[in-house]
Amino acid sequence: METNSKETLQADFDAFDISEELGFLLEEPLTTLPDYYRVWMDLANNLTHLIESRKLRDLVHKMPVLSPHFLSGHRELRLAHLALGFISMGYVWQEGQHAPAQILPKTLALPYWQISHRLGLPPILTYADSVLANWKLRNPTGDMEIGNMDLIFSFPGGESCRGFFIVSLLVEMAASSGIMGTLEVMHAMKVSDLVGMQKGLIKVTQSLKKMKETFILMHKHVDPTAFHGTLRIFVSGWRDNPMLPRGLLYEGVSNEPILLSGGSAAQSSAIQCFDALLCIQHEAETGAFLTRMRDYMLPAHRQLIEMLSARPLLRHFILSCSSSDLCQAYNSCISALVELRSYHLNTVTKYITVPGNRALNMGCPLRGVGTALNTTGTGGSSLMVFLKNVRNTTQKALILERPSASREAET
Ligand code: HEM
Repeated sequence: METNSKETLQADFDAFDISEELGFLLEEPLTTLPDYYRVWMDLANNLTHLIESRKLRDLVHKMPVLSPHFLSGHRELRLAHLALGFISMGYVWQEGQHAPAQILPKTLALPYWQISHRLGLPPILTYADSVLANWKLRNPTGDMEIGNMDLIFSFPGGESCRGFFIVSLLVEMAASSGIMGTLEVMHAMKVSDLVGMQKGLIKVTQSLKKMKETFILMHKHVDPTAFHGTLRIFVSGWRDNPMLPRGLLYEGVSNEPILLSGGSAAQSSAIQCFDALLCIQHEAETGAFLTRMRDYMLPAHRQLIEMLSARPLLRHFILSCSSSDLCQAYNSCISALVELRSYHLNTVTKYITVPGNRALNMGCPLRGVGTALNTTGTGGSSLMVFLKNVRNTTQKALILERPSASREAET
């Protein structure tokens, strides 16, 4: 029986706002807004220069408070959220870690708040902005490969800034076939179609391997010193951040400062979908952090993770049926996800831990800023402990022995 017809999958793509080729990436992001919003676009398009010349804050103070009512459609809203996100990060961190702004002026805060509400995103630069919606092709008829891609908006950091966001985007794009596989497994499981499930799982494994291969590009395009010393501050948020311990006051929106995490690929829906499909349940604080990161995803993407988590559980299904092929396909997915997470761990060591320790030896107070986690840790959960926990919990999901299958063998 055909459990994964084109129509069924198309209905999922529409419901969860995903595309077959690009997964969670925004297809063909807009690069211009109606002329009324020219002042936002002028600032966002010149952001690097305005931050480096320290002119951005003054220009933000001079901006009028624009109404978001002339924005229509999802892609205009996404571009406006992206532009205001970049401007806000630049505004807060223009003077470096020593002097973050404590207040986001009403000219930014009010429209940003209203647009965020319409999209269901928080009013801070998220992964959904800086990676999923921040790309364009140099040659529009060319391929989506790193040499033919540019950012719509950039922070200081030159090629390392472009490389960091574009390589993340390409890793996310490599996840798209795995998202397809995930949907296929889900539909096949509803009718106990073991072959369909196995095929879907194989797609997930292949996609995870491709993600890891793509990840390697990070080392060619991103310099650890530029990443740690220049770029990282601009993706820092105002939650668990010693530089802004009480958060940021959004003028004209709230009388109290608001705590929000900075952008991080922990906000990527792809990996959380794979975790949900494979029934990997992260424990305690680790799980709570990852669940909290869903608040930074687009509502439709978050709903896919929630739907996968609520379905009859794949792992339980495999444990209770006697298909060793299916079990092997599941285990291959787990191994590929462990490998991806181990590779990520090593990358974090190179880009955060090593330069962070060097900065600490030099007395730099920036250490710990620029991760969504509190790196000094509550309950002793440092960044590396967190990432190792996530990796080890994944590893533990491997099925080493199937109760029903081993019982069958005994009889
Ligand atoms: C130089 C490159 C990268 C660095 C330095 C980095 C750093 C980090 C850090 C510090 C965290 C902990 C959470 C936080 O504080 O934000 C994290 C988590 C995470 N990162 Fe990255 N990251 C990088 C690239 C990527 C890429 C390309 C992906 C793939 C989409 C990715 C996926 C994740 C995921 C899924 C988590 C949550 C933990 C997990 O589920 O394994 N990261 N990353």
